[in-house]
Amino acid sequence: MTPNPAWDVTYHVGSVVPGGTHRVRAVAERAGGKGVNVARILHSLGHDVLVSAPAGGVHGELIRDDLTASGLGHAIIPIRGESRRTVTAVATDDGEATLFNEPGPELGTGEWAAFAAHVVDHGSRASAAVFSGSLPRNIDPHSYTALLEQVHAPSIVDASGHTLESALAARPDIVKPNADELAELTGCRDPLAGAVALIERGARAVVASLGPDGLLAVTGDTAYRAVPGERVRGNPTGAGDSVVAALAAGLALHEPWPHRLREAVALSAATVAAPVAGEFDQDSYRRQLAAVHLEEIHAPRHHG
Ligand SMILES: O=P(O)(O)OC[C@H]1O[C@](O)(CO)[C@@H](O)[C@H]1O
Repeated sequence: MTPNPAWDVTYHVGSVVPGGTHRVRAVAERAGGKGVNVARILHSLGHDVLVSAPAGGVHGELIRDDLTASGLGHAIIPIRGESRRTVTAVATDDGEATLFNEPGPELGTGEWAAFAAHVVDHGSRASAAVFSGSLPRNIDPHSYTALLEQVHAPSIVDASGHTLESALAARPDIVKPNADELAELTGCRDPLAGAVALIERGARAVVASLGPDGLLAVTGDTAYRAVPGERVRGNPTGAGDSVVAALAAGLALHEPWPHRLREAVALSAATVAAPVAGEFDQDSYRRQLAAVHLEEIHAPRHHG
């Protein structure tokens, strides 16, 4: 589910200079938001997906039409507000991505209720339910936690700040913060200590994405580090969404953790090699899968 979907615009430029004028070399536009990207990756891997999102206005129409054209199962809950855009400027010279994420529309009480009812109904019939991306700005994180509690399916949460903090109370099966989100929430700069802190607060497993350094997973009874075999340059936007996609597939199919993490690192690196979020480079994926370095580190001590 993508509670705040976006019409994603990606600009490819030479470099990004604050205060400068940028000549755009290539533009890509498509339906986005974290959950949509997760669904695209899963769909490319041959899994059945259903995108649930509230959307409206001109961008809402674009999002719906693009999901249909992409062959992604979807249920768009209509809203009165105008759905947002997000703009990513990818600097081809250094592979840095600069993001401008609009806040998106507020949702009426009835609109959120209709969306929540849809998610509870369809989510509970899924083999894995993914809760990804930011909330509409007027939605209380506790409503999100209530929603998570009502969906009876293995669950993954990719959110930040108060939304992630509140979601822990629903005991999600996996949470996927990045290093900054983990540090912001726990005050721990060490990702292992941060991940253990999230387990103590309710997560059943934590997979922290550490950019080019790969993943750190604390699975409840043990911990792993998974590092890509080779560094990739390109567009890092959406790399975290590919981690979530791999974890969702592994959760749905009851794959063992080492398999899930190898897939997640390879897909994530192969997404950096693709021009836009929600896609991955097939050759890079195959090469990376054979080269992931996975290490079991130790069973961290935690209570609960
Ligand atoms: O919901 P947010 O946290 O604002 O993230 C949305 C953005 O993140 C991305 O999914 C990349 O992860 C973009 O496609 C963009 O839509």
